Amino acid sequence: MNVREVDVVVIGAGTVGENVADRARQGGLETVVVEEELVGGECSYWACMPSKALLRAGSALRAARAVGGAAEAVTGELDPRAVFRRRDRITHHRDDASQVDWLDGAGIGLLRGHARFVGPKRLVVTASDGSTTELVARHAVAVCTGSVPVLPDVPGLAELDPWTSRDATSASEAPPTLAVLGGGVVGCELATAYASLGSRVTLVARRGLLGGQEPFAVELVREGLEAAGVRVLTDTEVVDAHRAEKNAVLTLDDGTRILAEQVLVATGRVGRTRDLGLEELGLAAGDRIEVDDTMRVEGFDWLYAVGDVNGRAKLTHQGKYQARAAGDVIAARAAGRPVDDAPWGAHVATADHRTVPQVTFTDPEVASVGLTAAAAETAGVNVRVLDYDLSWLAGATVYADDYRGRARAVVDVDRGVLVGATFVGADVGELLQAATIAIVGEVPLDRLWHAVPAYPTLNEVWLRWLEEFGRPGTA
Ligand SMILES: Cc1cc2nc3c(=O)[nH]c(=O)nc-3n(C[C@H](O)[C@H](O)[C@H](O)COP(=O)(O)OP(=O)(O)OC[C@H]3O[C@@H](n4cnc5c(N)ncnc54)[C@H](O)[C@@H]3O)c2cc1C
Ligand SMILES: NC(=O)c1ccc[n+]([C@@H]2O[C@H](COP(=O)([O-])OP(=O)(O)OC[C@H]3O[C@@H](n4cnc5c(N)ncnc54)[C@H](O)[C@@H]3O)[C@@H](O)[C@H]2O)c1
Repeated sequence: MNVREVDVVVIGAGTVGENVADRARQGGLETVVVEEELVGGECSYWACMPSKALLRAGSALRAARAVGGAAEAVTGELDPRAVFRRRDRITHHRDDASQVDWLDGAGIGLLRGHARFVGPKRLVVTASDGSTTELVARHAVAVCTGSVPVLPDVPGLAELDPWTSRDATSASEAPPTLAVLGGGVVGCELATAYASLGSRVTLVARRGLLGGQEPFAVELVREGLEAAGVRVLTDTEVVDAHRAEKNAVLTLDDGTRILAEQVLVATGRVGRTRDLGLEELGLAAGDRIEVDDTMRVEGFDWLYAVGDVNGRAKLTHQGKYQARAAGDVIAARAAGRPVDDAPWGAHVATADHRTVPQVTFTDPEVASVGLTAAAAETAGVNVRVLDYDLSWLAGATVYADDYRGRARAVVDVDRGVLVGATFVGADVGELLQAATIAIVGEVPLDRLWHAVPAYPTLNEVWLRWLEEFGRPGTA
């Protein structure tokens, strides 16, 4: 077997692995990434990019229809075939050549195949032709293997061969009827996408929708789904599944039966830890690999786990943030340079704990960062909630004829800073970064009075929040 020794081995060339490798390489380390499928990973080909491509045409059409004058120009319906073609362009027809060129240009080695630990710092990579290479890491191995969908243990469900998010994001036509299991982000976004593409969608959620979001956001998303024709069934679950001719028949716990030609399972994801040889290191394969804030696995001075596989925040931007810290700390430790691992230091992913931004691309969109009011109260914060109806803003009046949206700020009264924010409405994703900066920077509310939002934009919600909170030192 061919044996190769390098400074750093990164397992998985998803967005996260690419970024760990890039930072380690920039830190002067010889780095190789191992990838068994496509360089670019889930986000580029089967997750963020194709799902947002499938959603965008529907949201653009709704935006035009919501503006008098533009609405009159919309004389046709959405063209699903054109939407799928645009999705294919955006996902480069699942060809990773440009990402491979990028790796090459960055000076990062690529080994195609499946990696498995055979001992500390030692891996065997098996290529698709069966040939093997042993890789030995001088300094570090970063596991960036992502996550896989969970199939609930429902009798008959596996035999239906249901769609997972991969099938739903790579399909080339919309099924006439679609049952979506799971009311998380994947379930809500893909129900929205397929409803706009012409499917009759039923969404079944074991609990409510969008766990962890503010209740008002959940309510508005539910209303939006129902307005789009989605049948939303919450607090129930499928107890039996079988096929009867062309339809899948799903039986719920209250006896309700749902018939659908296609079933999408969106009931969560777990870290991809199986078939990695973790047991060779004394670790068990499980839902995720636990790490400290520098992404290092406890009990090891050379093993890191970054991105979805560590379960800290299964989001591309958060994984890339972890990757920058991990790649830099690997380089620092290899060179014997000081490690900056105090909270908010260069080598830690402190924001994972309480300051994770997320945009859910439903109709309406939900943009959130930090703690909800309930989470802040549970954390012992002296909370004040500031709510505002976005339709009252001049910016909303201009934006659309019947803008619907709300926003909530969660204030830590004792510290006089924001700890959470949620915006719901069309295009609110673009409002999120200001809130993230205010929370991460712990900007005092009295200073925010000097951060003047431009008129007439939706950002004026910041002024309304401040007015409601009151200005210190004034009557
Ligand atoms: C439908 C959907 C939509 C999403 N939309 C968004 C969004 O809009 N915004 C957002 O921030 N997040 C979104 N996410 C989450 C986002 O996709 C993930 O957080 C992100 O892709 C994780 O990146 P990663 O690099 O950790 O894992 P991955 O992208 O999964 O990369 C892991 C890579 O490792 C490779 N690999 C695994 N095991 C081995 C092995 N043993 N040997 C060699 N290679 C291996 C895999 O082939 C893969 O390429 C979405 C997820 C889904 C499912
Ligand atoms: N726009 C975005 O940022 C975006 C988009 C998609 C996915 N993601 C990320 O991908 C990850 C995975 O998303 P997800 O939606 O698959 O997982 P999730 O964990 O967010 O949601 C899964 C949902 O399925 C429900 N569920 C579990 N078992 C069930 C059953 N048997 N029947 C019915 N419902 C059941 C759960 O209660 C939960 O509401 C998330 O961490 C998410 O943040 C992000």
